[in-house]
Amino acid sequence: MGILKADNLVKIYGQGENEVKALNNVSLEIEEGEFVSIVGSSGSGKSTLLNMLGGLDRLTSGDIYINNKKLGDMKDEELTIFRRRNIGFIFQNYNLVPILNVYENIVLPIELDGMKIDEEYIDSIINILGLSQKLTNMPNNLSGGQQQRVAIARAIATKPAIILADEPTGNLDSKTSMDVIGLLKMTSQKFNQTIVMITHNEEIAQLADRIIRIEDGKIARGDK
Ligand SMILES: Nc1ncnc2c1ncn2[C@@H]1O[C@H](COP(=O)(O)OP(=O)(O)OP(=O)(O)O)[C@@H](O)[C@H]1O
Repeated sequence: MGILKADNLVKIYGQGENEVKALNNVSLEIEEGEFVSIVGSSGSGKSTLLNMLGGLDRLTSGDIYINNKKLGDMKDEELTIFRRRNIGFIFQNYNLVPILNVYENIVLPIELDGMKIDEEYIDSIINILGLSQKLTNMPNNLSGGQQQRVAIARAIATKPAIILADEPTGNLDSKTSMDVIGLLKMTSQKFNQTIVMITHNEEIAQLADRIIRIEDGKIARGDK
């Protein structure tokens, strides 16, 4: 079984005439170390799918397994801890903590979890992402591309099995986007991490091993 498996996912928002079926029977399987892009038009259900895969919201029906663990069986607190230890999130708006410097932002999820910092691993991420000269900078003194590289470092700091990225290059110019995703791909290959990334950008999508297309809450085509 792949590291991530989704069986017949259905997510309905609202009720009665306001009902929206955002996911309509989505099934997929992703292998360890795979880099998958999710593309589709606005409102097709991409963010809903990513939020479900990351255990950020509950399904209407269906099952998600990460490392053979069924997310739906976990109580909220258990799910929070599971998420922190197994999933790294990267968002369009970076979501860095403004009062912490670059290094403090990167190690924050490790400290929140009360775990020991693996300095060698953190150093190697910092070097690959080209952040070693920026560790004491505050986020608002960095460019968008630099902030997103910090967000990537933070997402992989806990050595998560899976990285989920929702439009990570949405605020970046095209050259910076290709550079940032190239670095994300390089680090994930080095540490055998799995990436699922939503993007509107076809060129960025093509950097993945596989492209999944979503249309009206369904998978349209699974392969490049
Ligand atoms: N919290 C919510 N409550 C009600 N409807 C929602 C909610 N979140 C999403 N939807 C609806 O579900 C559908 C899928 O939305 P979703 O955000 O997953 O699409 P998307 O493909 O990520 O879109 P975009 O590319 O614009 O971000 C849309 O019709 C949207 O309006």
